[in-house]
Amino acid sequence: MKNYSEDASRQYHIQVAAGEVGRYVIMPGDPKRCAKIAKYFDDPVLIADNREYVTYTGTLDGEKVSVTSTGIGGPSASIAMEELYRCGADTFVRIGTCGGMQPEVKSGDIVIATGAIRMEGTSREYAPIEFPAVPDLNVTNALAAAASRKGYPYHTGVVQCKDSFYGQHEPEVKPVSYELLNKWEAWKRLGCLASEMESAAMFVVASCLKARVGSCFLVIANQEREKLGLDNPVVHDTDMAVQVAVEAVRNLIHSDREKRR
Ligand SMILES: O=P(O)(O)O[C@H]1O[C@H](CO)[C@@H](O)[C@H]1O
Ligand SMILES: O=c1cc[nH]c(=O)[nH]1
Repeated sequence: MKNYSEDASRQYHIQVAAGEVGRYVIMPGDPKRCAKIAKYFDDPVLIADNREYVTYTGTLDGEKVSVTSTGIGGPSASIAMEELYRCGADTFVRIGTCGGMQPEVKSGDIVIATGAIRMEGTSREYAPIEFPAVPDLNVTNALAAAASRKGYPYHTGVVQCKDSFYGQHEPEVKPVSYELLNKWEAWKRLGCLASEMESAAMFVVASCLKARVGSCFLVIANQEREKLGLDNPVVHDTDMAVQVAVEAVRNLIHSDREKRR
């Protein structure tokens, strides 16, 4: 494919060159979360800051690792993954925020995705809708082991992905309210834990690339708890979920080293 970048050695959107990122990349949505994540690396260096894509590279236990933000939604997340893959990455860990959907999924808890509902557009441009959006089992197990070891409250299960944040939060005022409300009810009855925006696209893109991916999220609030009159504070501090993602990458580094022996 033609490279549209002014500097042909760099990927067009993320402005990273081959070899500047590690095999393992942690991926928050918010670019401002990158510096907070890079603080957990040894010797972090800012590699690029272009559009919604901020990248730092450092090391964890002697292994080169990176963090790159995805921006909001499947389109920008899929671009980040494709370009990072071309630079040498093959293991992606999303650390995001989400809204809880089941009453037991409370603000401040962590959710680890075991699958994602594809109510978004990007993944449909990669795979027919019958194809499931599922993360890599080893990455997902590493996330669950990290949350468990740290003693943080966490849940594992299916998450819902959509393109419209306000379609989730104000479905009743949208012209297609009948569809948004009915589907939301179905996701709840099916036990879906939480709603966010990028994992479905990232899981399907990873399947196409034959790469590994997993996702964990901080629950910032739960609109269903609000409806039931249960306490529902808004929690913004993503540090616990960040620590889970970093620890999971460490676990993967060590298990990958074991496998190579
Ligand atoms: O906090 P991040 O990682 O951006 O994730 C969530 O927050 C954004 C919406 O507020 C969406 O990107 C959603 O997936
Ligand atoms: O409710 C929420 C919170 C974070 N991200 C979402 O997409 N929805």
